[in-house]
This record gives sequence, C-alpha cells and structure tokens, in this order.
Amino acid sequence: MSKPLISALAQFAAATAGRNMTRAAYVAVAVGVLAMVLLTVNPAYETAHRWVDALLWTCLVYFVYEWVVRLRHMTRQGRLALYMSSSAGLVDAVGALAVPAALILGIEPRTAWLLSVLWVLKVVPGIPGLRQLRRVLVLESGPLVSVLVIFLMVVFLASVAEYFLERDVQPQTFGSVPAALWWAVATLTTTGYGDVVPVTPLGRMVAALVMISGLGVFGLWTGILATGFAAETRRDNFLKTWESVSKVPFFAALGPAAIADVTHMLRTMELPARTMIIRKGAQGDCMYFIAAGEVEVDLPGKKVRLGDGAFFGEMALLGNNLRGANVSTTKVSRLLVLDLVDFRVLMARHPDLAETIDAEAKRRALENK
Ligand SMILES: Nc1ncnc2c1ncn2[C@@H]1O[C@@H]2COP(=O)(O)O[C@H]2[C@H]1O
Repeated sequence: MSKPLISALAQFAAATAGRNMTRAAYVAVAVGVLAMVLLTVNPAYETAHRWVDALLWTCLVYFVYEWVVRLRHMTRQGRLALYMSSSAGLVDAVGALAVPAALILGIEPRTAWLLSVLWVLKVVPGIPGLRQLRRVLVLESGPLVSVLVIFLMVVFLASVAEYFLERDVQPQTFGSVPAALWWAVATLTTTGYGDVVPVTPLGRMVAALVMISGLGVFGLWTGILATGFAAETRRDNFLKTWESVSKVPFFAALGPAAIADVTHMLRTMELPARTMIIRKGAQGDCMYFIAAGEVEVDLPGKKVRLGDGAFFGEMALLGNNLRGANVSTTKVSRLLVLDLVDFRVLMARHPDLAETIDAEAKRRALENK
C-alpha cells in the first residue's frame, strides 16, 4: 500500500476513535436510514434492491468498523469499561450489533433491517442542546412529575365519570374504564381524534372540563421547560463570563463576591479579526474589556494596540458621549461588554475601579492632544 494511503487511513482511524461523530459517521447515518426507508417502499425496493442492499451493508460495515476501532482505542487507554457503560458506547454497540443479531436469529431480512433505524441514536451524544435538555429534565423533574400526577389524576377521574355517564348510551366505546381511558388521553392531550365522543349532556360537560384542563396541563409543562431552558442558558453564560472576567487583571484584584457582581453586568462577545467595534463620532453606549485577543485604536497619525486585560470605549461614557476614534480587532478576540447603565452602577459600587478607569481616560485624552 502506498504511504499517503496508509497515512490517510491512519488519520481516518484516529478521527473515528474519538467519541465525537465524524463527518463520515453523519453521512453513514443519513444514507443508512434513507436506505432503510426505501426498503419499506415496495416499488422503489423492487427496482433498486441491489443499491439499497449495498448501501445498507456499507453503512453497517462502517458502524462495525467504528465500534471496533473505538473498543481498541478505549482498551489501550484503559477506559473500556467507562466507554461500554456510557450512552455513546451503548449506542455504538446497538448500531453495530442489532441488525446482525436479528439476521442471525433468522428474522426475515426486510424486517431485520428495520432495526437500522437505531443508527439515528448515534447523533444523540453529540448534540449539545440535548445535553442541556437532559440537565433541564433532571433539575425540573420535581415540577414536571407534579404536573404528570395532575395529568394522570384528571385522566382517571374523567374516564370513570364518562364510563358512568355514557356506558348505557354507547356501550361499545364507553363500555369499560380502559375504553374510556383512550378517550380521556386523546382529549386531555388536545389530540381529539373524534373517534369516541360523549353524547349525553353531562358527559359533554365533563369533556369540556377535560379539554380545558388539557390546555392548562400543557401550558404548565411548556412553562416549566421554557423557564428551565432560560435558567440553564443564563447559568452557562454566567460561567463563561465569570471565566473571562477572572482572567482580566483589572478585575482580578476584586474579591469573589465583587467578581460575581461584575459578572452579572457583563456579557461576552466573540469577534473575528478585522471587525470594526467602535466608529469615530458614533454615540457611546458601552465600554469593553479585552478578555483575549487584540484591538487597534486608530488615532490621528498613529495606531495604538491594546491586548489582553486592557479596556477601551470608556472615554465617550465619561465625556461628551461621542466616540473619539475607530477601534477594530486585529485578531480573533473575546470582549466583555459593559452597557452604560451598568457602567454607572459599577462606578458607584466600586470607586477603586472608577478611579482606575477615570485616570486612564484622562491619560489617553492628554496623550491625544
Ligand atoms: N491614546 C489612546 N490609547 C489607547 N486607547 C485610546 C487612546 N485614545 C482613545 N482610546 C480608546 O479608543 C476609544 C474610542 O472610543 P471612546 O472615545 O469611547 O474611548 C476611546 C478609548 O477607549
């Protein structure tokens, strides 16, 4: 085998060994699931069964290869048990073994290949939003379970009531509590198939109450999840900003309580190189601290570069409100932004910071004269 081919294969195996989804894995999941769907469409499968089978087998071989490479990699790193018990390890094992196991057990091939739908699970461990959802579900499990209990209570009370009110008029649909339960679930979830409908006046009144309760229950669930997501995002942002704030020497002298206070006021901003941040003559409504990166202040006759830990944009907030120079990034930069309202609060709460900013603004104004 030629050297470039060997090194390309080695690189491919190394990328596959990591626990993250590679581009090839995403393609394999998409192609594999699409081929499985085609397998269920009779005319399409009859005309192109060789292609569909070839695609399915190729994807399966790829997933088995991926699993074996990861098992070897984790064994070498002494993390085999950890990998096998993780969600990614379980999903990889299921992806590699489910279809072959079904084929070996003698299940009809077109039915056995339906198990390839499990390949979609491979994308789950890599989705950051899902990790956040799991955290929200765990943190909000108390209120969510309470709403579930209310849901079950209403379902049971309503189905017993409907059974009692409708059983004589509609024995075939409301002839038992389990039969009435189907109606209650379809109504409370606001699905309303309309296959089972109460006809007695009292039965309809109960149904109306169930419909209204359904709206309430789903409103509560949505509210709990939305609040949980918002709180989670705030927490993530706070931690990110905290990390950046504590790296800025200007804030490092403050105690932890004051850093937390400052963190609440700042928001992070990631910028690529050569991005204009401040335009000369514009109204100033915030100032910036450089957590990482570099900016260039474009002054008449010279350019001043400011790096990690420096701040800028303070002069407009302390002076006549108008920006005195253009400022743009020279490299990828992470900035902490302090809005005017918070700037005033910060100045009032931390006079030592106010003094430093004020002194630097005065020094710069003198330098620019
Ligand atoms: N001589 C200088 N050295 C460093 N930064 C400066 C200098 N002059 C102006 N700046 C910064 O450039 C910013 C442009 O917007 P502002 O006038 O709000 O605030 C200004 C200062 O923060």
